Amino acid sequence: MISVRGLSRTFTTKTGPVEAVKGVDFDVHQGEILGLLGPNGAGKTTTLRMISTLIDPTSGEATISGADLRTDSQTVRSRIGYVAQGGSTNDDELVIDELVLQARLFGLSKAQAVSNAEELLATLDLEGLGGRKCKQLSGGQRRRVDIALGLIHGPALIYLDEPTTGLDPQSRANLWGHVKGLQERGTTIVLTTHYLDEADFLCDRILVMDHGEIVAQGTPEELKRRISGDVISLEIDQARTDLAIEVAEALLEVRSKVVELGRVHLTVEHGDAAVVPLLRALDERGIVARSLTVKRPSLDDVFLTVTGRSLREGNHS
Ligand SMILES: Nc1ncnc2c1ncn2[C@@H]1O[C@H](COP(=O)(O)OP(=O)(O)OP(=O)(O)O)[C@@H](O)[C@H]1O
Repeated sequence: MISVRGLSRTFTTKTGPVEAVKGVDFDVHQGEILGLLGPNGAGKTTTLRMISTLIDPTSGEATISGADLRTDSQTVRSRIGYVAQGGSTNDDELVIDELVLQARLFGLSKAQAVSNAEELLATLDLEGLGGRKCKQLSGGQRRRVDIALGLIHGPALIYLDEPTTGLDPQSRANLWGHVKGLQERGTTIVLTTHYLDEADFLCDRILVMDHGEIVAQGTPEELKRRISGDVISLEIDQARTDLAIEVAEALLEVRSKVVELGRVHLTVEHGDAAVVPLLRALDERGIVARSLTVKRPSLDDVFLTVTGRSLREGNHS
């Protein structure tokens, strides 16, 4: 669906050039949800804006839905929907008018525009709200109207730039459901986010970006497993923690170990599979585990591993 090679963008500013995106390569397959994850300033929006023809790349090339980004930008535009970070709706306009106008701008007939608008209002759980002014909608409803605007001309590919930023937890969860629903109806989705839980829940694959580069990529599971392993936490008698580690290391490839107040945290490759043999080996040495948990590393652990800093710190700075 998308093939990107060596795409880069340098902005010229008064204080000198800013290399926002530094020659990224990636593909997006039909029907998948691909996430661009990274802190503020990582280059996510610039990447999206390039592959939607809103800004020209400084170098590199891309094919989007079969059309060449540089030589056939008109076709690219007709085949994608772009939902920007900021709302695209006007406060005092009626929802239905916004949708129909957008469809007409894409060249649809009046009848087709109204039909598409009504179908999207139903799909996105906005039925009955077409006659409201945009300012009379909740944050979540308004964001869904933004998405409807991006889909009004029937593109098979849609870009969502931080779809849930600014929404309350309930509206976020609701929107996630709608994004999954679009995928089930066959839409390919590229989204940017700096929410780890969002990327984890929604995306089939994730590109982790930092300072204009892709620093890691894979499915959420692959990323978490490849980079961080699983963490097994055992609660045992404080005097026996050293022996417990010895037993674990004889049995498993322990990547890292932390001991704190009668708890031993062991990072291993396949935590789930390691639990039973580990408990058996501990038992044979007379060590009783009072509790045991296996925790999958979070995407934040992944980000920390590949960039040396936390995604949350990145957001604050
Ligand atoms: N029009 C512009 N002129 C100059 N610099 C820009 C411009 N747009 C973006 N940049 C810079 O390019 C870098 C990447 O910005 P970009 O908006 O792509 O990041 P992002 O990962 O989308 O961040 P956010 O999560 O905050 O949206 C930043 O350093 C930003 O300041």
